[in-house]
Amino acid sequence: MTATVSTAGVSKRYGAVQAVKDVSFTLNAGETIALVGHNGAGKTTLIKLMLGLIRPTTGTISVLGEDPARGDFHVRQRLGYLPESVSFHMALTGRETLSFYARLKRVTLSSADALFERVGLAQEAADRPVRTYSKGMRQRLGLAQALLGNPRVLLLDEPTSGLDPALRRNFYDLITDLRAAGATVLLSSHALTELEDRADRVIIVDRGIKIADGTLDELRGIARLPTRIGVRLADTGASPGWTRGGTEWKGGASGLFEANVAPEDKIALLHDMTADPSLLAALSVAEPTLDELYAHFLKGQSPT
Ligand SMILES: Nc1ncnc2c1ncn2[C@@H]1O[C@H](COP(=O)(O)OP(=O)(O)OP(=O)(O)O)[C@@H](O)[C@H]1O
Repeated sequence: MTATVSTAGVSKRYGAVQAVKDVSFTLNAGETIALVGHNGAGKTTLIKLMLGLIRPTTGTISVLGEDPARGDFHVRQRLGYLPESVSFHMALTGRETLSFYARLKRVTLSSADALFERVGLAQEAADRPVRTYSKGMRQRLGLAQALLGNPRVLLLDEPTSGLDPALRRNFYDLITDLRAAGATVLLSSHALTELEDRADRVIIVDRGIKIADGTLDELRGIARLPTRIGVRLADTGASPGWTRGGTEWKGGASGLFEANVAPEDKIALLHDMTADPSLLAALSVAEPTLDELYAHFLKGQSPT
């Protein structure tokens, strides 16, 4: 794996506020990473540090091999950023806005139309002033701006807020293409459910500290939260008799029984349950969600 971004022991203090504390991580090419945490956890500060907009109080950051705070132009050209709240000049058209940012970034805007199409902004909208845009359209223009110059690292702060479900899907399709092309995409978001299937890796921050970092499966392995198994029996009058690992079945009113099963008992229990498939009318297995993992890791932090 090729590292594109790395932070080592990075801390950032704003006066009395310790916004980021001793954070180290590496982001790789072709990786989509979710950066999650409560309001004020330090996500935007970390993004600003990676952009080189602010300097760490202590620690070092490298983006595409350079210190981003040095402002190396070649690094800036290959770095895309979508801020949490995009604000553009209302009198400019979408096309003029993109040209303006393309000039700032010193990239040639050879194919603005293709970029508009890529973010799902209709051609007729491209030549209208931004003040006529809906929030979702502004968000898409923001994304087009972030994609200028074909960035190798994209830092997106709350990118799907303001997008309807169809546009969200369109957005994640775009992320899939960028990942396939080898870009590093960091998404800072509160939308845990939609990130679940989309991020290769999750970094959880709490009060400036990185408290978890791994793939969903790795985080599940560390958290060791139970798997929820649901079963409907073919004989509607019967109750499940499988008790591997002390399994306790609950429910039954509508014929559905559920049990929380420890990770070490899961496979053996499922083996027992499926030994005679004719006993089963339906079977479901739900692994801990990102929401549950997030709550678990935050609970592990002692209150200040
Ligand atoms: N320029 C600043 N001056 C002083 N304190 C700041 C500054 N910027 C951020 N902070 C503080 O640093 C902490 C981390 O803020 P940050 O904006 O990085 O959090 P966040 O995780 O992005 O939050 P949100 O999800 O609300 O955007 C907060 O306590 C915030 O009040």
